[in-house]
Amino acid sequence: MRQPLVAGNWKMHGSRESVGTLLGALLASDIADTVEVAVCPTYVHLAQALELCAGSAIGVGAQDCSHAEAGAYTGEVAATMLADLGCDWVILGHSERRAYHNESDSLISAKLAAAIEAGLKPVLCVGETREQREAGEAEAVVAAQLAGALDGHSKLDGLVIAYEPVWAIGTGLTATPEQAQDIHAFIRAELAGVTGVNADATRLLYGGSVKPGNAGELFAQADIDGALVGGAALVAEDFQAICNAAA
Ligand SMILES: O=C[C@H](O)COP(=O)(O)O
Repeated sequence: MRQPLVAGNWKMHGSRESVGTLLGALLASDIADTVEVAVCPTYVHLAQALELCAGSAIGVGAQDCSHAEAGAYTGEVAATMLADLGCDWVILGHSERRAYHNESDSLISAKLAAAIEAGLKPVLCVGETREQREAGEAEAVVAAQLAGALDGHSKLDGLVIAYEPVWAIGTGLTATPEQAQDIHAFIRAELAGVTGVNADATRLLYGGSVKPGNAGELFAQADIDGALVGGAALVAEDFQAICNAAA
């Protein structure tokens, strides 16, 4: 039995005031305890989020981490620093990192190793572009991203995979429940062949324009165990509704 997980990726949004307001509303809201919930603010808002969420059921994560442990890496933040701060989670390989920061699968693999070594729970993002889907390459792209990030690791306990079709991110276009389920089932089958992964126990999240109105039908699919939510995670009542749809 996989516990549902809903994580909010706040991307590059927020101020001290809005983080306080959003988390205040979420902490006061009624979210079922059968769903695991996490929020991922910017680096600069992590300490505030951790302080506000301390003692609550809401976990806190970062949106990225460095592949390196320490040293002359200007602008980078090490996984060990995030763990030391108290973070639970880290998102890795988000398509925006792949597209705007040229992150390769091998770099993401190194970040994954650093995150696991630091004791963080990684949410590894995979997903195809619209052109790749239209060319019938969605499964091949996802398989290559999984292999590129996961091959060679021996400790992958607790790994979470987020399937985020790039064409559905922030566009209002959501994969149909059937499209999402097909790829999620494919990912689970691929994971069965990866050393160190218990495919049946691995939580697979869907991401891409998840809203209160479509969350229920997505979560009803056999291999969709929750969501990585962008825009709707910035609206407390929408995020609460999505969490409760997963419960
Ligand atoms: O990490 C989250 C995804 O990029 C989804 O973003 P979105 O819900 O705004 O489409």
